[in-house]
Amino acid sequence: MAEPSLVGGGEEPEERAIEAALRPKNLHDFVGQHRVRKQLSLVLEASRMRGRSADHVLFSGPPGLGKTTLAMIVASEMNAPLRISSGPAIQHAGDLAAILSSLSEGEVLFLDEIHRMSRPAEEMLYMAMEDFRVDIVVGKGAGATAIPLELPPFTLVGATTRAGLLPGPLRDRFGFTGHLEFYSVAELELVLRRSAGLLDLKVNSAGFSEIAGRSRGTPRIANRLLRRVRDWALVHGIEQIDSHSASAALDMYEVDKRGLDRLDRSVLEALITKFNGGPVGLSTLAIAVGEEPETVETVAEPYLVREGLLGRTPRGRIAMAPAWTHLGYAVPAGVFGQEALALFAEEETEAETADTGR
Ligand SMILES: Nc1ncnc2c1ncn2[C@@H]1O[C@H](COP(=O)(O)OP(=O)(O)OP(=O)(O)O)[C@@H](O)[C@H]1O
Ligand SMILES: [Mg+2]
Repeated sequence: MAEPSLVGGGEEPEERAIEAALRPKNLHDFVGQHRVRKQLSLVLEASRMRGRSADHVLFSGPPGLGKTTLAMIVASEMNAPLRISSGPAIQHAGDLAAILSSLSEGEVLFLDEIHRMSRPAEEMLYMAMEDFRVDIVVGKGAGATAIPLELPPFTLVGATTRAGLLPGPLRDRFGFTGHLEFYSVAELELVLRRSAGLLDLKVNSAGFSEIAGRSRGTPRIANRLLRRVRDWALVHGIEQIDSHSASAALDMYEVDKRGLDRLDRSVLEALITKFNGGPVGLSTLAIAVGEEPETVETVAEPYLVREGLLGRTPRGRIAMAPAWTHLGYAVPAGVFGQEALALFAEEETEAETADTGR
């Protein structure tokens, strides 16, 4: 893969430490997502009044929108200890049994990327969620026996970027599911204000809106861009960040006004200049930009599709009219017919998804 992108995923330890420092600790500080916040707060309030552990909760949505943050908030709002693990870390049912059997009463168990758990572990989890009980299998083959083990009441908080990949029985066992949506520019400005306060940074309103507008509806990206602007301001001896400095800094990092980075733009540029706007197959397009097809498909495409810049037709990828305009080209007449095809294809996949519940 190419060098890490400012708007792509960030897995570096330093990045995680800073993220942790900027994470809101309670529902009150959590910006936006009004619907989810209201519903969740009711769920938590009711269980506090009943003096019981809260119902199991699932958070779903694209990366960086606040799933982990909300999981931690559930524990802190319930005044409960928090245990953290993840789907990929639980390969055997035994791994899960070890975690479950060591939970204390009322504890919150956070399972990140819950869609990536192994099948046997998943089945054990069904029973644990519903009956607060697991069967521990001892021995092998004909001599194997299942020893039932009672669990203390606990709250499972699951997070997934792919709610569609969760098997129905697992999804049904959550008492509440919160779908996180992309944030508006105004909400991202609030996220940035809060972060700037914590980082002791002076930014004026125009500066905040400049950064928010380039953040792809995602708080994680907003915070990351803010830190890059901070570096830029420090080096240039700027005390208060305004729209000019924010814009100069982000231009330097090649994050444009719409939040597109170099990869996004080179995908669109290739589509337009090398394939006359498409349609062109994913692998051919990937070769043209010198990337793996997987990178183009998972890193660049979701945002480009969401922004109506790139379309997926049965015959391949196409550049939509706004992509031509954004890159400074005149929109050729044929584009609109292509666009209709792409919109139709997306609708079809959506209808299929709705049918299968995936
Ligand atoms: N509503 C919000 N208000 C303020 N800050 C937020 C909000 N949502 C997310 N953030 C910030 O964005 C960063 C990323 O959020 P978080 O780690 O919760 O995302 P996630 O949904 O778990 O992402 P992933 O799918 O990659 O695990 C956090 O450091 C947090 O500071
Ligand atoms: Mg997370």
